[in-house]
Amino acid sequence: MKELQHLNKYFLKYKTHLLIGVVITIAARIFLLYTPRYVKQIFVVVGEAKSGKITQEVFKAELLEAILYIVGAAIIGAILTFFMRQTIINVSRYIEFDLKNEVYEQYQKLSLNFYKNNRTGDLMNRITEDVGRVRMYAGPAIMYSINTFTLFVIVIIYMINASPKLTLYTVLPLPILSVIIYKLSKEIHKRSTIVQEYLSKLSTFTQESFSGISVIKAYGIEPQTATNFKSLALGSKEKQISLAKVQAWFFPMMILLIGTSNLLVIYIGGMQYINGEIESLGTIAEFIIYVNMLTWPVATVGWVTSIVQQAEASQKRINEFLKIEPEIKNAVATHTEITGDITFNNVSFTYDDTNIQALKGVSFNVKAGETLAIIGKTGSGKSTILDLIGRLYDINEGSIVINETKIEDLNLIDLRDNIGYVPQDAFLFSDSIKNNIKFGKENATDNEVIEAAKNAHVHKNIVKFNNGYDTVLGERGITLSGGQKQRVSIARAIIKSPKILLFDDCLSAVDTETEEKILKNLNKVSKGKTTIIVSHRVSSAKNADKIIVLDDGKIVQEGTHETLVDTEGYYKHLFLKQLSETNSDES
Ligand SMILES: Nc1ncnc2c1ncn2[C@@H]1O[C@H](COP(=O)(O)OP(=O)(O)OP(=O)(O)O)[C@@H](O)[C@H]1O
Repeated sequence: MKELQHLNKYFLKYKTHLLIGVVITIAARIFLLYTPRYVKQIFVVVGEAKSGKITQEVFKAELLEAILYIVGAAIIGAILTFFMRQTIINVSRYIEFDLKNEVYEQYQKLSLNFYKNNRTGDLMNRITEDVGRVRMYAGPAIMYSINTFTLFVIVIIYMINASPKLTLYTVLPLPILSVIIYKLSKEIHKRSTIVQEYLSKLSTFTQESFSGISVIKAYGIEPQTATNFKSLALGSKEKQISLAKVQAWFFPMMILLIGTSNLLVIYIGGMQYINGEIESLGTIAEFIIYVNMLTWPVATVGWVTSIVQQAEASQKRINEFLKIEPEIKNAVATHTEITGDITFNNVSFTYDDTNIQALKGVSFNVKAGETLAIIGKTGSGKSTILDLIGRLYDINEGSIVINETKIEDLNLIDLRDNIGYVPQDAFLFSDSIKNNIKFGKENATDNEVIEAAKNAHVHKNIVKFNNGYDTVLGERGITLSGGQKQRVSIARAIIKSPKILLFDDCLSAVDTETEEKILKNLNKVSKGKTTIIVSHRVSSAKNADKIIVLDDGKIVQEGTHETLVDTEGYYKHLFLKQLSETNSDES
């Protein structure tokens, strides 16, 4: 129960609802207990009427009174049971909602390394499956425990009052029932966890094959994929059947034990009646109702125990994530002004998971409002520089200074608010194009959206779609071409009008002519903003105020286009190569 203590703050938050729920639960049980007592009463008056002890009028009046009590109590009991669920089960839903949000907020705070170290399926499971299991503890488990406890205490007192010996014999099978249900529930849980694992394997496989459908089709590997799917589905089916086998035992066991208890009541009660130890046959009827009333709550003891164990295990998994301290911390609560002057002083950076040293003693400065272009071979560390400016990772050595303040000492929210980042792999959400652009500025007007799209040179493409800016993009923007996706992603950054614009090779999928036009527009919109352009093309870099050339994490060349084309080295080679490619394209 140690892990579940995490929920105490929520129980405290909803204490009024819970308290009302507890009172209603107790009251509901009390009303439902009227039935057996008045059933016994009916037996008694029937016996008295038969033996002539009471007149027909008195018999009718007493019978009517008993029936009215039974019906009235049942109605009130039913209404209270409705409210019992409305209070306690609702509280469990509130707690589920709060806990999901708490976990999601924590996910948002955690750094990219966390996402690399944990599989998406696991992250999803903790926020859905595990929170769901914890809810079963916060609601049903608590409700059934109060229910069972109240019923048990009251019923046992009534039963002992009526016949202590009969009580002993009738409740004897109940603990056995509880233990059996507990064992069954545990086995059900074990097998349903395996079923869940198979289901998640199956859904991951299906999701991946849908995402990569074009590759599957192009390579003609549909039959292999279908075979793999079949074998996973077969495993899943076998596990489901094995689960169903254990589940099938649940109700027969209940019926068997209820039957045994009923038989004991009839046999022992009958003997006691014959021996004159109990006065009325009504007591036997009353006991039979009690036994039936007790069976389900007693069975729930086993069920609830297993629910609590599952919830404890799930909360443990949730707590593991909740306890993780975000690697990237916002140490500054006050607002910090960002002007966009960026300096790297001897910065080295190694990725934890791969141990790859992506940057080795990199130093440069970009003044506020200037444009820096970063050129270099693939894997030379260009994207890493952009990630470090956005503080997606913290550096190992050296310092990054923005506005004369070390990056760690800036308010992280202000820093990221002032960055417009266009990643290499443009990610678009399954939403309209308009909303995808507005992602950069939530309250942007339609005109601003159009203006940004025009600057990113994608407006003409968008208006050609039937629904224009309201065109909804499929999963990962499947209806757009690579170049269109990149340009929508650029529009998203432009509309934000941030102090720092980071473009990570985001023109790679557009032709050089469009690239030229976009760069011209970017020149216009990035006036006064610090712009860093990562590219493999000299055409993207040539107008920058400064160009650095990276090789294996180190700066190997630095200067302007004019100075670099005059110097022997990577940049000049690249320039000449791309120049000859352009010339041969044109001829
Ligand atoms: N998230 C990551 N985790 C671990 N290693 C990484 C990660 N990102 C990059 N690396 C490694 O760091 C090195 C630099 O990568 P980076 O993406 O910065 O290069 P790049 O110059 O932008 O390459 P490209 O032009 O292909 O985009 C590479 O060796 C890469 O494998």
